[in-house]
Amino acid sequence: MSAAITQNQPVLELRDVKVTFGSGRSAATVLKGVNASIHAGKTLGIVGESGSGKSTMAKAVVGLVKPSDGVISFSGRDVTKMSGAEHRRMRRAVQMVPQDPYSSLNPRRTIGQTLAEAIDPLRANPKEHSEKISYWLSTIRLDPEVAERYPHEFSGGQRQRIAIARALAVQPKLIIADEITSALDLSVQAEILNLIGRLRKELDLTMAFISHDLDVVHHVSDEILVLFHGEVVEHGDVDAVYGNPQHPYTRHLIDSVPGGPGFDIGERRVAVV
Ligand SMILES: Nc1ncnc2c1ncn2[C@@H]1O[C@H](COP(=O)(O)OP(=O)(O)OP(=O)(O)O)[C@@H](O)[C@H]1O
Repeated sequence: MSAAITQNQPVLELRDVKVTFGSGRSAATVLKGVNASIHAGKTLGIVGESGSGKSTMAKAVVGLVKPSDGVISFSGRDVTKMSGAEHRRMRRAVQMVPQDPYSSLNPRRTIGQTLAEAIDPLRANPKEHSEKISYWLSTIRLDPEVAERYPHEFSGGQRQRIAIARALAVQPKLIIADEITSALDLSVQAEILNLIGRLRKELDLTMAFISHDLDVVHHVSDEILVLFHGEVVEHGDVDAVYGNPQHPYTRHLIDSVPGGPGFDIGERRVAVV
C-alpha cells in the first residue's frame, strides 16, 4: 500500500492506543484504548483534568512514550515501524509548543539565532535567514528588530509567541500545543488564544491543542476530544460538544468551578480529584 497521504487520510491517527507505566503490581494504565484523528487544516482540542493522560498522548505521538498496544499513524505510516531517518523527519514534521515559555527558549541564543535554527537546521541557505526571521516575527506581531535580543528581554507572553514562531518556522505538518496558556496571566492567555485562533486560519494549521480548560479549547478547535482517566468519553464537533455535551464529565467541565467536587452518572457520584 502506498504511504502517500490521500485526501481523506488523517495527518495523525490513534487506534486503540494503550499506554501502561510500570509493571506487575505497580503497573498503571494511563491511556486505555484511545481513538483519535486529526485531518489536514483542522485543530483537535484535547481536554481533561490533570492526570487524565493528555500529555501522555502527546508524548506517545512524538515517540517519547511507547504504547503498550494500538497503532499511531502519521501521514499513513505506523510510527513504531518507521526507520531512523523517517522518524527523524517525523520529529521535525511534528512540532511541540511547550507549556513553559521561561524554560523553552535557549537563554544564550538570540531570538534570530533560535528562529534560524528552526528555519534551516543545516545552515544550508544563510542568505535567506533574515528575511524568513522577519516574516515569522511579523506573523506573531513582533517587530523584526527584536531578532537581535535574548529571551530574558521578553515577557512571558512574548516568549510564548516566539516559541510559537519557532514551531511554525519549521513548517510542520502537525503542531502539538500542550497547555500553552496555563503558565500565563489571564489577559496574556487571551492574547495567545487570539493569536492561535488567527494563525490557524491564516496558515491552515493542523494542530492538537491540549488544555485542562474546556473554555480555552472551545475557542480554537474544530473538534473536541474529552479524556477522563485515560478514556475518551466524548469526541465530536466543537459546537456539538460544547453546546450539547452528552457525557456528564463534559457537562462537569463546562459547569464546574475549577477543582469542583465531582459529577453524576445516573445514581453514581464520580469524584474528580
Ligand atoms: N513516566 C511516567 N511514569 C509513571 N507514571 C506516569 C509517567 N508519566 C505520566 N504518568 C502518570 O500518568 C498519568 C497521566 O499523566 P499525564 O501527564 O499524561 O496527564 P495530563 O492529563 O497531561 O495531566 P497534567 O495536565 O497535570 O499534565 C498521571 O497519573 C501521571 O502521574
